Amino acid sequence: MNDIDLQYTTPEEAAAKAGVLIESLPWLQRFRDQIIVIKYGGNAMVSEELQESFAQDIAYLRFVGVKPVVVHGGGPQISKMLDRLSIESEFKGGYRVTSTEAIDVVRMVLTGQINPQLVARINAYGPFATGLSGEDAGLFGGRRRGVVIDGTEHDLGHVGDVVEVDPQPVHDQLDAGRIPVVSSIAPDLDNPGHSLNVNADAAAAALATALGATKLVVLTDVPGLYADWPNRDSLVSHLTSTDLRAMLPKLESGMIPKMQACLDAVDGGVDTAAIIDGRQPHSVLVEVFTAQGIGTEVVAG
Ligand SMILES: Nc1ncnc2c1ncn2[C@@H]1O[C@H](COP(=O)(O)OP(=O)(O)O)[C@@H](O)[C@H]1O
Ligand SMILES: CC(=O)N[C@@H](CCC(=O)OP(=O)(O)O)C(=O)O
Repeated sequence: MNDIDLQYTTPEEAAAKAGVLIESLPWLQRFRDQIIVIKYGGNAMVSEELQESFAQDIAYLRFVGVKPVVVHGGGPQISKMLDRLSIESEFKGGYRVTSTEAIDVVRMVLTGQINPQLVARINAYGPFATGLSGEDAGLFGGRRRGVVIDGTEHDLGHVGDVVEVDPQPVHDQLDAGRIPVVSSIAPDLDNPGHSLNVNADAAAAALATALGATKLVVLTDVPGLYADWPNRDSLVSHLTSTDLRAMLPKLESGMIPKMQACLDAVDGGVDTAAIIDGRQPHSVLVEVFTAQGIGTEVVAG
């Protein structure tokens, strides 16, 4: 636990701080006891500072009575480890082609490395976080998928969609006051004993829907969705599921699974799904507790 900083504050500074705190009151009321699923991508973990501010945000949510659930990826970290082990990997349509050799590395990095690191960081603020893999206690069930590029179907190897979710293991942890931290690996329902590499955005959306979450927040490495990528003046701050459905076929690879995940979550009953810039320290708190939020917000309609 960090020491409490007792610095002198002028009355003006104190009033400004109170203003910031009171702005969060309606959001504290709205989200108290609600489940918020936060997808933490590998690009938002690239520095100690970002990991630390993320862990603080998640602990903060828990302390103010929100029920945060973290689903994490780790794409860049998986790529680095595959590289070190001289195992080739390429992306097709935003998904990693995952060989039999590669799936073991994907699981090792996600469930064996990133998951416990994240749990440890959050637990520096209180004994709340507990690690789960999508393979634990029937949480996820997966089926292999390919990808269609320019009308041609491509095989992706051990890559799948989450087709079944049993949210009970996560509810059990939430009921015990814990913060579940979930790695995006699923058992292959058609090949018992084998695992599938699932896109972490899609896993987060499936879990948010099954849990009846109020909000899905997806951290990435851009400020949000650009309508006319890469034109930096085209950032979309708010859109409906109907707008998003119309935009999806025109999107480029990295954004496709992400925006599809937002659409699936909102279609599945989650009130809002937001894409935010995980490179900004404390972006989760700003998104949840301020009126404007940041990034791109998708709502039903
Ligand atoms: N319309 C768009 N708006 C924003 N980013 C886009 C868009 N189209 C493609 N991108 C790319 O998608 C990337 C995010 O996807 P990805 O790299 O898979 O993220 P993550 O690793 O966070 O899951 C951005 O860095 C950007 O380069
Ligand atoms: C099938 C597929 O592509 N899986 C991803 C899983 C990790 C992930 O999604 O990580 P980010 O959230 O950091 O992108 C991968 O192997 O990179």
